[in-house]
Amino acid sequence: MSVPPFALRPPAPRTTGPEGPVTVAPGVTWIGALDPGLRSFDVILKTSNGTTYNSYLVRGSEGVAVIDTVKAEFTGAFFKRFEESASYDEIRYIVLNHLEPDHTGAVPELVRRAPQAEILLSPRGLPMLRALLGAEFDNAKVRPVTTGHSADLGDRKLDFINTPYVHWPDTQCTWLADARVLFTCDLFGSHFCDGRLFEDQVDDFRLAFDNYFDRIMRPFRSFVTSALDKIEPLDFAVLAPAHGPILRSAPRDWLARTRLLATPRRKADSAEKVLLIFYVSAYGSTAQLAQAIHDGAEEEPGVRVSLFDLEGSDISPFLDLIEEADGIALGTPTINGDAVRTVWDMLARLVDIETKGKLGAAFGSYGWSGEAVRLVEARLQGLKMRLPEPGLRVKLHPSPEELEEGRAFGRRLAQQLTGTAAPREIDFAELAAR
Ligand SMILES: Cc1cc2nc3c(=O)[nH]c(=O)nc-3n(C[C@H](O)[C@H](O)[C@H](O)COP(=O)(O)O)c2cc1C
Repeated sequence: MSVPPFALRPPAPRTTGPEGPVTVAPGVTWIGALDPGLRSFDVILKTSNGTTYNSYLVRGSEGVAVIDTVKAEFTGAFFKRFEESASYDEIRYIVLNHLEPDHTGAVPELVRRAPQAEILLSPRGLPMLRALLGAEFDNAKVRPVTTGHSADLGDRKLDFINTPYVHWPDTQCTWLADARVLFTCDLFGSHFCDGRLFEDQVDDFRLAFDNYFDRIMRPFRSFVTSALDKIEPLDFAVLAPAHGPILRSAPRDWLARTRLLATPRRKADSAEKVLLIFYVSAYGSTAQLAQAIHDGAEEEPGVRVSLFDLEGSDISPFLDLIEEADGIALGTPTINGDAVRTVWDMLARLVDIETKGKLGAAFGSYGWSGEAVRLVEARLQGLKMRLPEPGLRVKLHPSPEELEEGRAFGRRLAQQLTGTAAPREIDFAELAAR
């Protein structure tokens, strides 16, 4: 992947913005809010440049549509900008491209103020809207929409494109063909608050754009690619995301950049299979086992095996490797009835990448109770990985026989990858009973 270099100086965005609404395209207005002070988003993402909640208003000859809203604390700014742009009785549609609270904070109050408005959202957003509106859901006018459906505003219309899992199952994009504006919600978003709003006017936000992708979109990379395939044929002039700068001077570059970020460097169907073995070892026993598993796996033709000592390593660089790998084996001694912290750190970070269906395995040395291997296996199962082999445990120092067992374990893992052994998967209930 070759991403252009980041700015050498830290970005210094302008954190104050226009008081009122901002024109994005003819009959399209930004009515969102700036949140320059935000330093952590969704608990998982550092936001050193704050963020914006972008809400848009589309005016047609027969009413207006509000597309997404803002986080609850910012409803004041949202309603003020809305009221400068339209009146509540003009609202024909409230389009919810994604039901996460940072986009729906003003929805309950907006529905109260505009009870005539039809709420348009994907079918998978329905239960989320029900949870958001509570008892008021039953009185609201709600229409599920998907690809092929549209909403009429008189002289213009909105078309919907179902793009699940960019970022939640409910996500969709809304297309305003006459103005060539695509409202993409979290897709193409970035946490970067700059009151100048437009990509060609704000400071360099590429770091924020890539970081947003890494923490929000990367776990759904294949869904992102599917969404891009649907969007690419559209003749868009503006990509209007729900966070960060509005992309209007080179929108196709941002699509290409996103595709690059979403594209695996190594093809999943590559002939050579990749197995990564990670371990931590205080006294060398788990390390010996790791080496034996490595040596055994290497005997299987067509498998590239690599061994890594996790102790003292930064986890982040391994995520790229794991994402491209076909399988991982994790080794840990049992310390105080658990796997060691470094291994848990690695396992915690695996939520940032797609792991479903990859081969997983655990191994380790122990003194008397040996819980660590089973705990790691449960976590790998939780990550929807495929576990073909019950974990390998040895008591204290591995004997020559146990090292041979380790080599056989490695061979069997490798054969699962090449398909020379019949695919199998251990039963979780059986695992718990062990
Ligand atoms: C601080 C400490 C706590 C330990 N706690 C456990 C434990 O709870 N259960 C267990 O089976 N072994 C326990 N052990 C024993 C280790 O798992 C054992 O020494 C193992 O062989 C170490 O593997 P290594 O050489 O790969 O570090 C503990 C060892 C240490 C040093």
